Amino acid sequence: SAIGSLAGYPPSTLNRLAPESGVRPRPVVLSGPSGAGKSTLMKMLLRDYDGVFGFSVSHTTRDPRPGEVDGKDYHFSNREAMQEDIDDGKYIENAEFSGNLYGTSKSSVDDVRAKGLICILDVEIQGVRNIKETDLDPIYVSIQPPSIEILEKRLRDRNTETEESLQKRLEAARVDMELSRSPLLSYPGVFDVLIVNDDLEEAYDKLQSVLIEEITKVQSTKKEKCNS
Ligand SMILES: Nc1nc2c(ncn2[C@@H]2O[C@H](COP(=O)(O)OP(=O)(O)O)[C@@H](O)[C@H]2O)c(=O)[nH]1
Ligand SMILES: Nc1ncnc2c1ncn2[C@@H]1O[C@H](COP(=O)(O)OP(=O)(O)O)[C@@H](O)[C@H]1O
Repeated sequence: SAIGSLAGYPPSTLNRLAPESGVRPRPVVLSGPSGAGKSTLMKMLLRDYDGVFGFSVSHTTRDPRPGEVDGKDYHFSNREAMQEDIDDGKYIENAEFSGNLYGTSKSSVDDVRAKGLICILDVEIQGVRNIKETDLDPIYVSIQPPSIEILEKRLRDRNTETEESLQKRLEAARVDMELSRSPLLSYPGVFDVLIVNDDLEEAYDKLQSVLIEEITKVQSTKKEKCNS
């Protein structure tokens, strides 16, 4: 399967190559509707696997939410500055979502990858399509809510959106859910795996099992470094 193969190397070869010759873990793309639980699941990975994952911090033109930290959750920017850097080729991908511009700069991914960490990208569906055109070769994971009703409740309870931005998110969610459930268009065509986030612990278990090969790669590389 797409998940099972390590860029075509049999495990024995990998062990000989790692870590000196720089066999790097594959990045992970988390996509799916706003409110599906991507940030929650990602924070669980960062909490439980110290020194294994790194988050690719995106740029956005949307306002920070209470508690969000510039440079950690996002690089909060403005349209002019972002557009200039996009025109200069500094971004891997960018997209419009709910009236704001979002994008992944090359340096945000390079910074994480240079540390040998599994780079996590949280991007909407247009970003997924654009990343497909690059040589990043990530594992593509779609996080889905159990239903649109449950998604709406979670988004309302999160208490981060105005009625307008909530409606825009729900509209985008309907499109995303439709796409991700369409076998030819999406799974296994676009996503390597689709996780329905109903029970959080179950969803997290599934996510860990999808990533276990990459996690092991980083952990064994670190061990070898300590012993050498
Ligand atoms: N294409 C793309 N989408 C992004 C990027 N960063 C975040 N997003 C997506 O933008 C959407 C809105 O994100 P955000 O405003 O943080 O709202 P939330 O997902 O409801 O927490 C989500 O679907 C994210 O996955 C990015 O760099 N590129
Ligand atoms: N399995 C779950 N059951 C109940 N609530 C959840 C679950 N997963 C996430 N949530 C809550 O739903 C809201 C949206 O999750 P979040 O991680 O912010 O989504 P996303 O990053 O995909 O926009 C948050 O308030 C979060 O605490």
